[in-house]
Amino acid sequence: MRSMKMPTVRYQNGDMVMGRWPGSNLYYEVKVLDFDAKSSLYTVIYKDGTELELKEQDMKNASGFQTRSRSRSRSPGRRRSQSRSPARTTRRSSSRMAAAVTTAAITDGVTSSRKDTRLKDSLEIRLSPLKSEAAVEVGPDKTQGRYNLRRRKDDGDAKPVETKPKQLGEKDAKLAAAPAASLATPLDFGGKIGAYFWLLFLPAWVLFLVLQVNLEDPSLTNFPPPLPALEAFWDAQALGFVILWILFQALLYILPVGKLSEGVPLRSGKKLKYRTNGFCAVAVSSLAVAAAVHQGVDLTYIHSHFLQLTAASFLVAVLLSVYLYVRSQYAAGEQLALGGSSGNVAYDFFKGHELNPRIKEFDLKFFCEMRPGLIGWCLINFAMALAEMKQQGLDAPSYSMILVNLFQLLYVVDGLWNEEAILTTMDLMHDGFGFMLAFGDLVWVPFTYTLQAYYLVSHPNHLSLPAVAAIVTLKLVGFYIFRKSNSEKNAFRRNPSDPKLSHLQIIPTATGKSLLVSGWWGVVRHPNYLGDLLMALAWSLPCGFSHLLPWYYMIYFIILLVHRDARDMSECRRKYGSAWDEYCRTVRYRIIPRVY
Ligand SMILES: NC(=O)C1=CN([C@@H]2O[C@H](COP(=O)(O)OP(=O)(O)OC[C@H]3O[C@@H](n4cnc5c(N)ncnc54)[C@H](OP(=O)(O)O)[C@@H]3O)[C@@H](O)[C@H]2O)C=CC1
Ligand SMILES: CC(C)CCC[C@@H](C)[C@H]1CC=C2C3=C(CC[C@@]21C)[C@@]1(C)CC[C@H](O)C(C)(C)[C@@H]1CC3
Repeated sequence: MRSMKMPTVRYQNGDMVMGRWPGSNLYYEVKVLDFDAKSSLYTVIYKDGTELELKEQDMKNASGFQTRSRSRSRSPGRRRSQSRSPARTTRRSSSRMAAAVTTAAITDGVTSSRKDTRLKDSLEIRLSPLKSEAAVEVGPDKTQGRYNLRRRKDDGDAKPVETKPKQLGEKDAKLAAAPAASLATPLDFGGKIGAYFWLLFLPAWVLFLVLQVNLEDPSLTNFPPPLPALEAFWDAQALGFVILWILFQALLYILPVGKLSEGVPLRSGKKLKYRTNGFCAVAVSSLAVAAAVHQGVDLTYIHSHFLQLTAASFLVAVLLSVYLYVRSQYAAGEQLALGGSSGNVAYDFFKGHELNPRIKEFDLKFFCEMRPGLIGWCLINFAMALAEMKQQGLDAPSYSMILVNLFQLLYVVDGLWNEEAILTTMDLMHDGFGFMLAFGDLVWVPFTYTLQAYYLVSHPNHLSLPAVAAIVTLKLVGFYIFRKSNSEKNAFRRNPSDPKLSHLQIIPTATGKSLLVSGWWGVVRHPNYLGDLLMALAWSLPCGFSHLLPWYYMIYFIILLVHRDARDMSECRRKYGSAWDEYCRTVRYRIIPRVY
C-alpha cells in the first residue's frame, strides 16, 4: 500500500525536510516523494537527484536546524578554480578543526598535504556531495570540533549540517537502521536477464576452454572442440579429491594460528573478525604436497583428469550457491548485500544475497576467495610442470613453465601474505556471496587461471635468456605497482591518520571517509589494476604467439577490470557524490595514464 497519507505519517509527500546522508551524520534538505506504510520507509530525493528510502528516525524537521552564514574564502586561486569546478570550500579556524579533520585542506582542485594542513591557521574543507547556500548546525551542542559545509553557489539549497568529525569514522559506518533493500544499488551484469545468461554462459565457457586446451592444435579454426560423452565428466574419485582438498584447507583455516584481523565496519557498525593465516596455509599445503610427491603420489593425475576435476568442483560450487541462496532468505536485512537484493531469484542467486555468510566464526566468502581455489591454482600449476616433464621427456620444466609457475605462485603467495588487504576489496566489502563468487573462487580461478601452464604441457615455447629477462622485468614492475598501490589504500582505509601516509593528499567526503588523491591513487583511479594487468601480460608472454588461448587470461582480465572499474565508479559516485566527481576531475585516467 504505497503513498498513503494517514494522520500517523509524520511527513507528507512534497514536504521539505532534513534527511541523513547514508553513512554519515550529515543532514541535507530532501523532498519527500512517497511513504511505504508496509516498510515504514520514506522515499526522498536529495538536491543532487539521489533518491533514497529513509527511516523516519533519519529525518528531521528543517525547523530543528540552526542556519548560519559563513564568510567565503576569496583567494584568487580559489576564484580561478571555482569557475572550473562546481564545488566550493569553506574556511574555518584551525583551533576549531583541531579535533576534527586531521586530514586535508583542499582548495578547489588543489589539495594540500595533511601535514601542512595542521599547521595552517585557517583551513578549507572540501564540500560534501550535496549543496547548500547557508551552513546549518544541528542540535543544541555547538562545541568545538564541529564544522560546517556550505552549499555550492549555483546548485539549489539543500543544507548540509554540522557533525562531530571525530565521530565520523565510526558513526558513518552505522548506516543507521537502513535495511539493505532500502539502499539497493542498480542491477549490473545485464540485470535479471543478464543473470540467466551468465549462469549458463560461465560454465559453458569453462567447458570450452578446458576442451579446447586439450586439442593438439587449439586454434580457433578448430572451434568447437568435440564434446565428450556425458559419462566422461563424472569421476567419483575426482569429486573425492576436490572435497578432501576443500576440507584440508578448511582445517588449516580454522587452526588457531595467525592474526585475527578486523574487517571494515558493516552497515550495523559491527566489525567482523577474520583469521588471516593464509600464508601459513600455503606453507603447510606445500609441505603436504611435497610429502605426497615424495611418497610417490602422481600429481600428473590432475592433468589427465582435468575435465573431471573441473566438473566435480562445479558441482560443489553449485551446491554451495544453492545453500548460500537458501540461507540468505533467513538473513536479517543488515546482513544482506546492497547489490544482491533485487528480489529476483536468478539475479540474487547469481550476484549473492548475503554479504558475509558465516557458520559460527567460519566466513564462507573469505575462505572460498582466499584458500581452496587460490592455493589449488598453485597446486595445479605445479602438476602441469610435472606433466610437461613427463610428456616432453624433460629432466626439468621448460623456462616458460618455470616463469608461469613462479609468477603465479608469487601472485598467490603475495595475496596470502597480505591477506588482510582483501578485507578492503570490493568483493569483501560490497559483493554478496552467491554463484558468481562461489563459481569464480572454486572453478574459474583454479581451472581457467591455470590455462597457460596447461597449454605449455603439450605446446612448448622456447624462450631466449634476454626474453626471460625482459619478461621478468615486466612482471616485477607490474608487481611493484600492484603491491604498493593495494597496500597504500589498505593502510589508509585501516588508519587514515597513519603518520606514514601523512604526506598524501586527500579529498574528504560527506561519509567521513576520505579519498586519496595523491600517491598511487593520484596517478590513475585504479593503479592496482594497472599493476595487475602488467603482470597478466607477463604471464601470457612465456607462451608465445602461436595461439590465442594462452592470451585468454589477458583478454578476460582487461574485460573484467574495465567492468569492475565501471562498477566501482558508479558505487563510489553513489557513496561519495560530488567528492567522487572532484576526485575524477583531479585524477582523470582510470587505469592507464593518458590512455584510459
Ligand atoms: N586476479 C584476479 O582475478 C583479480 C584480481 N583483482 C585484484 O584485486 C585487487 C582488489 O581489487 P578490487 O576489489 O576490484 O578494487 P579495489 O581494491 O581497487 O577497491 C575499490 C575500493 O577502493 C576504495 N577506493 C577507490 N578509490 C579510492 C581512493 N582514491 N582513495 C581511497 N580509497 C579508494 C573504494 O572503496 P571504499 O571507499 O568504500 O573504501 C573502492 O570501492 C586489485 O589489485 C585487483 O587488481 C581483482 C579482481 C580479479
Ligand atoms: C566468474 C566471474 C566472471 C568472475 C569471478 C571473479 C573472481 C574469479 C575474482 C573476483 C575478485 C577476485 C580476486 C582474486 C581472485 C579472483 C577473484 C576471486 C584475488 C584473491 C587473487 C589474488 C590477489 O592477490 C588478490 C588481490 C588477493 C585477489 C582479490 C580479488
